[in-house]
Amino acid sequence: MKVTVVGAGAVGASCAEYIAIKNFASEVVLLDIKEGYAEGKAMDLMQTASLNGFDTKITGVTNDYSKTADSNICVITSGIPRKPGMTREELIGINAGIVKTVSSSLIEHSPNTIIIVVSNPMDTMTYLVHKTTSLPKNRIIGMGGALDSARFKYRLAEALEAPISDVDGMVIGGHSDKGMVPLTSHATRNSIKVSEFLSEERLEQVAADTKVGGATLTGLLGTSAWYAPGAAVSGLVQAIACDQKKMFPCSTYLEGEYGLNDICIGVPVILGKNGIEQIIDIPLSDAEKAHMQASAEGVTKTNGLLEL
Ligand SMILES: NC(=O)c1ccc[n+]([C@@H]2O[C@H](COP(=O)([O-])OP(=O)(O)OC[C@H]3O[C@@H](n4cnc5c(N)ncnc54)[C@H](O)[C@@H]3O)[C@@H](O)[C@H]2O)c1
Ligand SMILES: O=C(O)C[C@H](O)C(=O)O
Repeated sequence: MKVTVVGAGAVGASCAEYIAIKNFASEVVLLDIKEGYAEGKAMDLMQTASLNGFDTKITGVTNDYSKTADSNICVITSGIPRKPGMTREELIGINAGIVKTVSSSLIEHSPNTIIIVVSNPMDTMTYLVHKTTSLPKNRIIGMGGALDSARFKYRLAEALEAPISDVDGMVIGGHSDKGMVPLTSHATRNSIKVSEFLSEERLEQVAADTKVGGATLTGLLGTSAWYAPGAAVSGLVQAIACDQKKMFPCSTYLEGEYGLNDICIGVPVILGKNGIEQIIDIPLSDAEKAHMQASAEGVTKTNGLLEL
């Protein structure tokens, strides 16, 4: 199993590290445009192998796509992150060009690959890969909902004063400060609805904190987060590589599901060896449907800025 990660920055390196530590891939190729950077990150990570007990071989390359040939899975993290006070949507001007060039170079060398898009604004970058490559929709996956759901569970556990392993919940919709739809009514603690334990006001606070999860970290760190994003990507990669048939909310191209068309946005999917093997169309409450509709309108507006 060969995995390529483009962008050896904060998220790309974290992603490569988690993939290696989980020890399911034979090879991870890290590629970056900055001379020597991916080689350095790969060497540093390989020097953790005996300490962390993994056998995955990590190699670094400077913009040499021939070294990525025949990758089963390619992850795109190349692009600029936001600074405090910015939205993800403001990154489109620079990142769209990067994602378009990178995805086409990857496919040239790995025509059968599955692509996971991480660069922001992620739903629009996923849509861009759909519109500018000939990959089938099951092989183009946007990572956002897995991360947002992990943050939702963190906030729920904090409110419940419970261990995170007791908590389950999911965030669908666009990966943006306003567009996320935390499915509060479906969230549970050991199969009991969280509304049995928390007031409506507290649950609204949990949802609000979840939606600005990325912005909160960007304010604290001066750039956007990388540990949870890297871990979330490694979860998707592992589900595909190990044909786990696990459910994650991912950005995928919709053709009528959730009443939406011609858009990539976060919905629950089953991930296995073929990438997205099924889109799960769960019933939403009227309020959740309205939030999803508003979220889709936001993503469509950002998609309109693409030069296709
Ligand atoms: N979808 C999500 O949930 C999520 C989570 C975190 C970050 N992100 C996004 O991921 C992206 C990367 O974030 P980061 O913190 O790792 O940034 P970073 O600046 O640390 O790393 C980005 C790397 O991309 C490289 N790069 C730029 N152009 C390139 C090209 N054409 N080819 C190859 N490499 C190129 C840069 O040299 C840099 O090393 C940002 O757009 C950020 O917003 C998304
Ligand atoms: O917040 C960001 O800009 C990065 C990423 O999308 C995140 O949610 O951490």
